[in-house]
Amino acid sequence: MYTLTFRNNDVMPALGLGTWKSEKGEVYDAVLAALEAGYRHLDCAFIYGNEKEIGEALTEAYKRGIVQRSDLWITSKLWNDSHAKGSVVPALQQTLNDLQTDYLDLYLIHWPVAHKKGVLSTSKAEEQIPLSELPISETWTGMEEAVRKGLTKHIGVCNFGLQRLKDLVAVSNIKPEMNQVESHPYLQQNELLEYCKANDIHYTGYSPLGSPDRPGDLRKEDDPILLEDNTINAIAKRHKVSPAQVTLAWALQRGTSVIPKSVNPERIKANLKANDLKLSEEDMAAIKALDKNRRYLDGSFWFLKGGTYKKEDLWK
Ligand SMILES: NC(=O)C1=CN([C@@H]2O[C@H](COP(=O)(O)OP(=O)(O)OC[C@H]3O[C@@H](n4cnc5c(N)ncnc54)[C@H](OP(=O)(O)O)[C@@H]3O)[C@@H](O)[C@H]2O)C=CC1
Ligand SMILES: O=C1CO[C@H](CO)[C@@H](O)[C@@H]1O
Repeated sequence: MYTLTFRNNDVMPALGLGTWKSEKGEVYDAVLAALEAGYRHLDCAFIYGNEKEIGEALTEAYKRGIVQRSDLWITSKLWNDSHAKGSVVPALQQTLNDLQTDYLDLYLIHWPVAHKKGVLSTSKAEEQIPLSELPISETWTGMEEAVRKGLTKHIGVCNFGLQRLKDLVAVSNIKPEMNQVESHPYLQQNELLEYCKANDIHYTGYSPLGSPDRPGDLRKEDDPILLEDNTINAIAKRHKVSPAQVTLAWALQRGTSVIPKSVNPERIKANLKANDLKLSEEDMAAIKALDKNRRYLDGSFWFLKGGTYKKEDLWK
């Protein structure tokens, strides 16, 4: 099993279970199936609306003796309406209650975007707060407080581009230990990954299968279908594995964490087996050549008329 080691020597299993879009009626069984299959890393978020069901599944898994809390790596994320310094710890406490645990292994700022308190999704610019008014440095102070209180062992960010990550490193007391970003063969983010590796920041790739179940309003007509890619399918055929296992093994072999979502027990099991697939140097080179800087989640939902969040600087 691939692992990533944190600064205090805590070890994160590199492949975890994604839970966005895992519906309330199915996520309970999916988490139990994953834990039975050997997953020890779960990727959660308040905004996914299913942390209560995940908490119930975890409690059931402890009761059945499948795992103990200390065997697990649990990540969750701070939503955009709780960026004010005093809102971070209460938001985290809500997540801890829902997940039925006393601490997280990793807590991440979900987006470099702030909303007014209580606004979960925005349709008007007035519902957003510009970062000039509520800067990431203030939110980060709340994140550091969460570590000091023992509510999370590690903190980090999601959806940060290179410059934004460097800016945070420059102002933080506890340096970020993770950047979770969209990452797959069509969006490899090599420069960002190199910076992370050089600065002791881990990198998790989300939507590693191309997020085929993302909602319709996040789709574009010309979106390529990652798992139908010819090169990936040819490599899969050669190794007698699935295209999903190839993209996951590629992510593991380049030293990143990866969090495929599934609620299907067979795919849950098969995805974890990407840990056993060894891609050759030629395979890795062929996949490297597929990069086309193509985002499935381009953040355009934050670019509201009259608002301060703009395409040209969201990913900077
Ligand atoms: N920090 C952030 O801003 C973000 C974080 N994330 C995290 O990353 C996780 C993964 O990304 P996500 O966007 O969900 O998409 P993924 O790329 O993981 O794709 C999930 C889809 O692939 C299907 N699938 C799973 N396994 C296979 C397989 N072996 N073969 C074919 N299809 C398969 C799933 O269906 P089925 O369930 O039926 O198996 C589902 O439709 C999220 O769930 C979330 O935890 C995602 C987006 C943003
Ligand atoms: O994790 C995520 C899943 O989907 C959301 C969009 O509705 C994103 O905001 C987010 O990054």
